[in-house]
Amino acid sequence: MDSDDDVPQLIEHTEEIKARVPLTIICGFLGAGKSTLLKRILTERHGYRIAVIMNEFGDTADVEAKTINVSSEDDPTAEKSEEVLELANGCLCCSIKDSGAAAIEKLMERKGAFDHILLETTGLADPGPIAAMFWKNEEYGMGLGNDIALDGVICVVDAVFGLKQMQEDHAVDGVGESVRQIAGSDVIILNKVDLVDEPTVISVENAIRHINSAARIHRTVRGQLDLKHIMGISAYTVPPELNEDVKQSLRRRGEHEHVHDHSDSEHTHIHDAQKTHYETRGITSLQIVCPVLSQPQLNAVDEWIRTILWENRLPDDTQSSELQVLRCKGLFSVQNGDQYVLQGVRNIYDMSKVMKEADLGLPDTGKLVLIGKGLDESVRKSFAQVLQ
Ligand SMILES: Nc1nc2c(ncn2[C@@H]2O[C@H](COP(=O)(O)OP(=O)(O)OP(=O)(O)O)[C@@H](O)[C@H]2O)c(=O)[nH]1
Repeated sequence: MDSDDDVPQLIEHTEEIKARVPLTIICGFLGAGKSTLLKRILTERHGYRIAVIMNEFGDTADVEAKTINVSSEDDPTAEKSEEVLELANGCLCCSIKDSGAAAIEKLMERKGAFDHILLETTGLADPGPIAAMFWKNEEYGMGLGNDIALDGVICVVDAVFGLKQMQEDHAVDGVGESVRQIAGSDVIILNKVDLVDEPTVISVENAIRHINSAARIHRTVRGQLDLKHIMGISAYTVPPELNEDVKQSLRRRGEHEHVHDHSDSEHTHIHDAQKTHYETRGITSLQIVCPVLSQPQLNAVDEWIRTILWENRLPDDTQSSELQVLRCKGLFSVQNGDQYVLQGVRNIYDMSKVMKEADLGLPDTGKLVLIGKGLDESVRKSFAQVLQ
């Protein structure tokens, strides 16, 4: 499935809120340690009832069949199980070699037997279209979206080969899968840090941040980390955090206090953070800090985002460009005190008002994070013009 050519769709909210099982997509390049992480979860006594799906998902044509060999008290051999397998620690394991959707449908017949689903994609899968599919269905309340809510996308990166994979991806034809996986993720697990020295770990972390400045990075050995970092993160509902570069830039320039008071119309400029814009080829991140908006400005921002996501161009640029946003997140504060959270995957986006009763203690600084191709200074300038 490729959502790039999909007809753009605006999400409309349905009134009814149903109890859904959260789903986490786990991606990562070949051999990075996805199976190691999932097998640990399947066999460890962590007290959670997790359903893990380990199979091919997305484009199955060029990926070898994956087998699973997780033993349990009920089924000590458990070789290449084609069914949902109940494990001693309360987990369910599903290794159906059919499409991921069929595997999930099979699991949902046992709804109530588990609280969370982890879905491992193949090493070559781009998580973007898979996330978009679940998110779209969730918002429309269609099909599996009735039962499942997308919680987040996790990418396992190999600390030994990750940098090389990213560089080779750039060198071949534009943007490759390892870069797309990092770009489309909310959390990065930097695995196999036992095999490299500290400077190497730092250089891989820097390369990851160049591509995706919004994702949290956790260093691991054999996928050992607290499950709270990958489950229940609500990455598709919570606003993005400002990363350290942006915070430092604001602190250095003494602007942190003044971004909290934008009632003065002179302060409608953008507090840009040059350091977070990386001039690398392929996919990069752009973070923009923006002031409190008037309602017309918010409407203009909404239209600006729509043009970029649906037409792959800036509003003031009629020529075809390289612009393509794979993931966006944002938080916008309005003068009347309302706040809006932006979430977008490919050309689907949602701008929803933060409920007053759900006081998240959000700062009044607005921010926008764009991850994709062609995010150069013209994008920042175009956003600034929208606010004038
Ligand atoms: N030293 C070390 N080895 C690891 C670590 N994590 C995984 N491995 C090993 O790396 C190899 C690949 O790990 P897998 O978990 O199979 O990787 P994968 O991402 O599922 O691989 P594919 O299914 O091919 O995409 C295995 O031999 C693991 O035992 C780690 O943190 N440190």
